Amino acid sequence: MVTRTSLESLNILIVDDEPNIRRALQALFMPEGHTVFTAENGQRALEYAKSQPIDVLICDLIMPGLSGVEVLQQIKRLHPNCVAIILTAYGTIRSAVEATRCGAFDYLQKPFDIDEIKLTVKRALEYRAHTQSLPSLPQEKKKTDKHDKGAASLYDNPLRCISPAMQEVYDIVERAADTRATVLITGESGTGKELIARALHEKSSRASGPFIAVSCAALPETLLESELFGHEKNAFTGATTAKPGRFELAHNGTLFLDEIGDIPPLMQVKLLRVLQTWEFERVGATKTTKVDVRLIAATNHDLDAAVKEGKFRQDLYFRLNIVTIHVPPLRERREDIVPLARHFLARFSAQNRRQLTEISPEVEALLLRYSWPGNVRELENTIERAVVLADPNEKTLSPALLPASIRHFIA
Ligand SMILES: Nc1ncnc2c1ncn2[C@@H]1O[C@H](COP(=O)(O)OP(=O)(O)OP(=O)(O)O)[C@@H](O)[C@H]1O
Repeated sequence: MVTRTSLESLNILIVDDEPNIRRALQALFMPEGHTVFTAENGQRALEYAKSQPIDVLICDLIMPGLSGVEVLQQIKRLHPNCVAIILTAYGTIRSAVEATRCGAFDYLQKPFDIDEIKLTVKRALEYRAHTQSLPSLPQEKKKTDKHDKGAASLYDNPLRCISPAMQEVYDIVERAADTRATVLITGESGTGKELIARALHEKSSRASGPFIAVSCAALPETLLESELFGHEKNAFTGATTAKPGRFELAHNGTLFLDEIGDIPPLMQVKLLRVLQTWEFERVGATKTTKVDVRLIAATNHDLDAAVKEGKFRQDLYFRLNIVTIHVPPLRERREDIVPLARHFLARFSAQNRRQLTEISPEVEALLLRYSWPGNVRELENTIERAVVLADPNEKTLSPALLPASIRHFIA
């Protein structure tokens, strides 16, 4: 049933608060000789994951306690090669798409059928076997090697979009790039804000310096502080050595603070001070550090509203918002959909050694009709999934390779 990637049986972890689903999946995989762990919540799942390797994670998206995405992120940290499939109820597709961004191979909408889950696990394992044999994964490099110029990847080669709305964005990028002005990039998740931040850096005279990206939402307050400002040895339990923060690492370059709307109030005060003086202290330090950094921030929240509700400091908002660039959602720039789809098709076909070079007219029509709540990221994931699911000698992307949510979308 499941294609093994090694001679050993697989360790499969099933996390769902519905006992029937746990039982059904266990009954499906156990007879194949796999070791199946079942957990009714995220906490229990993490206990398993800490004590044994996990090859496959099948996890419900919405559960009491830790969410499926949180479980996925923590298990991926423990077992980076684990393949994850998210189970989702009707109406939570958007979060499921987000889950694929956090490393899930795919998502399945409940009620799913047994063949569908078997096929998805099989494809996920084939994909894992294949990608593990590739020399390097540009997708993985992009989050870690932002300032490594040697790490040229397709990610560094985004498509120049053709829509008038994006022409306006590129125009502001050209004008604002080579200044010290702080830029606030707004737009829904997955629209390409980070790429715009990189373009601002690459077109500036700081281009030979580092580009450092931090996702403010990913870290709890205490970690965020030491991540941004660094810490001295023994500043807190576990700080066995001194460590520079992202501001220091970005010296003479650009610091990109993603999801700035999520930073907690105390950090907002600290950040404001840095933006006024470009000075700060590492956690536990008495000495002040000064840096030369260009700051770019991004948000997918309405910061104006957050200021009015008292959740985001107005003075910090003004400091960040010297130049604003709004990246429109994909549904408002449909001219970009097909060129982007072709761009991703070429990229993923090459990466996966597939032959797909064409998109059928039916697929074009479906892509143009769909609303793309996850924006360019969702389109990218859709095309990657289609490429992985295609037969090795298929040349044209056909509707059958698209998820049902796109094929049956009603505008
Ligand atoms: N013009 C483009 N060409 C190629 N890829 C693109 C383009 N625009 C966006 N993408 C891809 O879409 C995905 C989402 O882009 P990005 O991470 O920049 O979005 P974002 O708006 O910063 O998302 P979030 O708010 O969730 O952080 C990335 O994988 C990026 O490579």
